[in-house]
Amino acid sequence: MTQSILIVEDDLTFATMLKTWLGKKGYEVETASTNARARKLLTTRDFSLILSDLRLPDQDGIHLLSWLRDLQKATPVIIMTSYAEIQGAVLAMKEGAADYVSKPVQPDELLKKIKEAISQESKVVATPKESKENFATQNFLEGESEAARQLYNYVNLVAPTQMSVLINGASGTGKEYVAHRIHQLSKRADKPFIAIDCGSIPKDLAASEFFGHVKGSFTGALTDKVGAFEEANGGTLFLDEIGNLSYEVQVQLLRALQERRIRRIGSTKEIEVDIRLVSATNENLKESISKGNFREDLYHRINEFTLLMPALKDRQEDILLFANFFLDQANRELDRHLIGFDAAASEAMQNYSWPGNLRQLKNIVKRATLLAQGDFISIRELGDEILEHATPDAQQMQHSFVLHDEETEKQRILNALQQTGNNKTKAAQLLGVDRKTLYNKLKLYNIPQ
Ligand SMILES: Nc1ncnc2c1ncn2[C@@H]1O[C@H](COP(=O)(O)OP(=O)(O)OP(=O)(O)O)[C@@H](O)[C@H]1O
Repeated sequence: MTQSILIVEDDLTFATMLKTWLGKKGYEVETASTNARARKLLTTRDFSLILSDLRLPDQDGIHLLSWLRDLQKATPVIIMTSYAEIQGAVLAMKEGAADYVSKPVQPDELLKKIKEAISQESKVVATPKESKENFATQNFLEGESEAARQLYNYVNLVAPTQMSVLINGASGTGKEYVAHRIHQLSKRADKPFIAIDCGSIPKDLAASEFFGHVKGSFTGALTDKVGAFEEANGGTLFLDEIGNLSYEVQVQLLRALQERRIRRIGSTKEIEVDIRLVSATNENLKESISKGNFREDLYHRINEFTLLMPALKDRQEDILLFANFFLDQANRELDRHLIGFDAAASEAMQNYSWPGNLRQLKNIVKRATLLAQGDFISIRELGDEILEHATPDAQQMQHSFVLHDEETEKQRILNALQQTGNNKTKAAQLLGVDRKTLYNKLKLYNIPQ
């Protein structure tokens, strides 16, 4: 199950940055900029963890803690403070905070604390086998198209080996998911899977991200830091957007991969590491090599096997499978009970080009699940972009209100009337038709007015 985090922070730039970063780490994240907004969100849903600034425009984080305690909510809270507010952090711990981190926040330290706080809270530790099963059946879909069949043929072949895999494909095609899948199907499945987004690390911090550093080795190195190579030891290291690494870091990376040993920045001690490397890119690395931006020797090292991710438009047969799969997920997340997509919506989705691939489909389905008023998602809820690309027939169908069979249509009308206490205007709104159409249908089905 995806874990959810509520960030309570009035510095919006910092909150957005944290949200993006935690999203990349697999968490579902919401933000609130005031204590009041956070409380409102907390009354509508539960979160696995709250990450709150100590100082907020309305009330401080301590108030949030006592409010949670009064409601007997056990959601763990991590408080973020500046060094000057350390007394506040101590008070927060006394008030029941699970932990605190000082600003500027060290990403590694924060992630470790988040994981600890959530795992202490849930106390249910999945065995590796269970989590493998979970990943396979609940969150992952292979698809049935020829392109999917070929892809997973290769995935199944390469996963149990030690080969370095380069996953090439456009944004949102599921590269990180496939990397995870390779890990899950390998002998390293019960060891760590560490993902690094090479596109988002500042150039001068990249080496420290990979290899770690010792305290004081450069300005800002306030504590010892374990790098991704060490963290992934025994498991899989996933380097996303590998084409974005600077030339110097490429050299260091190549050396580490060849020698299977690393040194933390500022340390002389060599540490042996055993990692399986999976990388991903949406660039043409051969072109980058010819332009002198990517080292050819590194390319061969990371690319013992290439997987090409098909674009969603090239796996037509999978579009509706994924749409329904994402609908199930969205139903669970939003506590809705939609049955499916109506005929026009299904047709429009199959005709659309999906430039943002699976990610775009997932987002659109989630939004539509939230907006849908009947039992089925209609083309209207899929948004203008898809409507514009729909065939004239499908566009027509969205106005016609004819469902697949009359019995279903009659039942929908009766349900809508019941839900709205027989209010025709509201029932028509709920059904997404105008009042005149509703009256015609009432006559057609002999429904008493
Ligand atoms: N096989 C799959 N089964 C279920 N969901 C998937 C699958 N592949 C991708 N998704 C969904 O699509 C979203 C995008 O996938 P992912 O992040 O792996 O794409 P990506 O190619 O790595 O994108 P980017 O290049 O932008 O990082 C994921 O958040 C996931 O929810």
